[in-house]
Amino acid sequence: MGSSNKQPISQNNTIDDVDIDSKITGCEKNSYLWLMGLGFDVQESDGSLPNEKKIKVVFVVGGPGSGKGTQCEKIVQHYGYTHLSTGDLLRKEIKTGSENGTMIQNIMNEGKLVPSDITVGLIKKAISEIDNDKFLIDGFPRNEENLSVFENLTGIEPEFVLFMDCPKEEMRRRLLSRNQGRDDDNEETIRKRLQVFEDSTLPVINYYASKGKVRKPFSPQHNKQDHQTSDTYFKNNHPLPSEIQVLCCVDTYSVFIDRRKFAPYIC
Ligand SMILES: Nc1ncnc2c1ncn2[C@@H]1O[C@H](COP(=O)(O)OP(=O)(O)OP(=O)(O)O)[C@@H](O)[C@H]1O
Ligand SMILES: O=c1ccn([C@@H]2O[C@H](COP(=O)(O)O)[C@@H](O)[C@H]2O)c(=O)[nH]1
Repeated sequence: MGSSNKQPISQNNTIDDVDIDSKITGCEKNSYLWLMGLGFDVQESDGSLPNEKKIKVVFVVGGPGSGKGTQCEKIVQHYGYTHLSTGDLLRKEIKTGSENGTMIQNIMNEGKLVPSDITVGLIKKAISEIDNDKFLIDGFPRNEENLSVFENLTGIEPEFVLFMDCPKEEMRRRLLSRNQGRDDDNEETIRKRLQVFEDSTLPVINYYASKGKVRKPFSPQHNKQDHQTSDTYFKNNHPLPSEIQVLCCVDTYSVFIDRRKFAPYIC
């Protein structure tokens, strides 16, 4: 981008958009470059699907049986989101009897992951068919390939990532007593699904944690998952004014800096 198009620093700029030399002071420049250097998320995607509507996405991730679907059902009652369960989209695809259906069924029964182009294709189709601009995408991304295909095909960055952290034994116990008639809720497939979660999904969650995007609905007082904590993430997820910048995130806390006063604060 040429320098004539450069704009003042704001939350909507990337480093390339900002006329670093003439528009901001040395102090601001240093803090901005420092944030970029540390890999903090100082860029914002415009949340657009090519030629389509602008949308907001929250990814809801966690191991099998960690309570992702249950949590999403509660959130949609209050915050205007549409719940898109990727597992449900795949199960629907199986029922259509499409070419991919049998392949998806076999992969699910093995507890493995469906190729990303299929899953992302179904998510994109659902988003474009539903008249809403806010989506909870449940059970996605499951691996690094999912993440890169989603970013490449949609250009969307999640607002944040809700991580339903849950002990392995508890997930196993919940799945074995779920009673929804799912073919993959059996000892052998559950073992494989838990392994896929550890090997492929945890690295994606760690990637988002390094960008300060992970929120865990967990109450330290009661030492368990907690819907009220989850609520606060949705209540407080207003866009930051352009002068406020996230400096770093430690677990569920974030350190902000107010550019007007150069004063850090925590919340
Ligand atoms: N906080 C909780 N405490 C106890 N049981 C729970 C809790 N949350 C969900 N459950 C139960 O655990 C089971 C699994 O929950 P849910 O279907 O929401 O998990 P999930 O993460 O969406 O699973 P999957 O990835 O297999 O679709 C359900 O029977 C649900 O009722
Ligand atoms: O993004 C996804 C989501 C799901 N799968 C496959 O579906 C099953 C069941 O998913 P749930 O979220 O538990 O309903 C999962 O084990 C995978 O086989 C997928 O491949 N990609």
